[in-house]
Amino acid sequence: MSAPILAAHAVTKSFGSTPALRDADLSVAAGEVLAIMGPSGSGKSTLLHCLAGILSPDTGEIIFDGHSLNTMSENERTLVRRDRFGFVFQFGQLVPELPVLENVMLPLLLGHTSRRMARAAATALLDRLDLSGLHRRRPGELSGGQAQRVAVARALVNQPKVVFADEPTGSLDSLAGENVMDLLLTAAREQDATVVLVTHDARVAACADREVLVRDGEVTDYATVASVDPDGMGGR
Ligand SMILES: Nc1ncnc2c1ncn2[C@@H]1O[C@H](COP(=O)(O)OP(=O)(O)OP(=O)(O)O)[C@@H](O)[C@H]1O
Repeated sequence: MSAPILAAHAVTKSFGSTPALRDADLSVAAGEVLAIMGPSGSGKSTLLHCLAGILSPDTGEIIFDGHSLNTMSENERTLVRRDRFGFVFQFGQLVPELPVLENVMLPLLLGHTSRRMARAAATALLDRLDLSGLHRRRPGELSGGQAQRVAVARALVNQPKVVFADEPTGSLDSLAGENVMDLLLTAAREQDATVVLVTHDARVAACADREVLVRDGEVTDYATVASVDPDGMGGR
């Protein structure tokens, strides 16, 4: 396994009196596709949000590419999220007023790439992902599967080091979900991007290189849990 690109060390996070993560440890290798599984409310999204620098842990540390996200200023973390990370969520991440092409250009424009270069990069990526027919459509004119594929393009357009995906197929039927996963994993591998994926769906998790299980805010390697407790897989 290559050196970790991302790691959580003893991360604890509570919301008021509700503990969401307890001493969570996790290491993600560069180029790895990691699936985070677990029952509802177990802390999966909280873990993803801490890893992505969206939430700050109460204690513990997140290391990205050798740098602690905790000791960065909010401004530095924002730049890491904008320039080094890509995000795919379950719903509503495309800007409804903008056509597909402009939605995909957006991360580059926010990073001050010129419109001309952003347009060229977004066009090339949409072509490569077989989405060029959708350029002019607005999100409201797309199927759920098409919208998620465009969201994948948007997450990848700035050549992120890590793509975070929270239930990216959660709103789709199984065929559309498979297409979105194919696209996400193929495109991420082509770009050598690491993927951290939260999912309830064992078929989606099976596409990953490795699975971890979150239960009551604690993270365990799937292989470890499966060998000790094959029936206790939190819905698997
Ligand atoms: N913003 C918040 N305010 C208060 N409690 C929260 C907040 N976010 C999460 N929690 C609580 O933290 C715990 C972990 O939530 P989290 O969303 O991480 O779980 P999850 O495993 O992603 O759940 P699901 O699969 O249902 O999305 C839950 O008890 C949840 O109610």
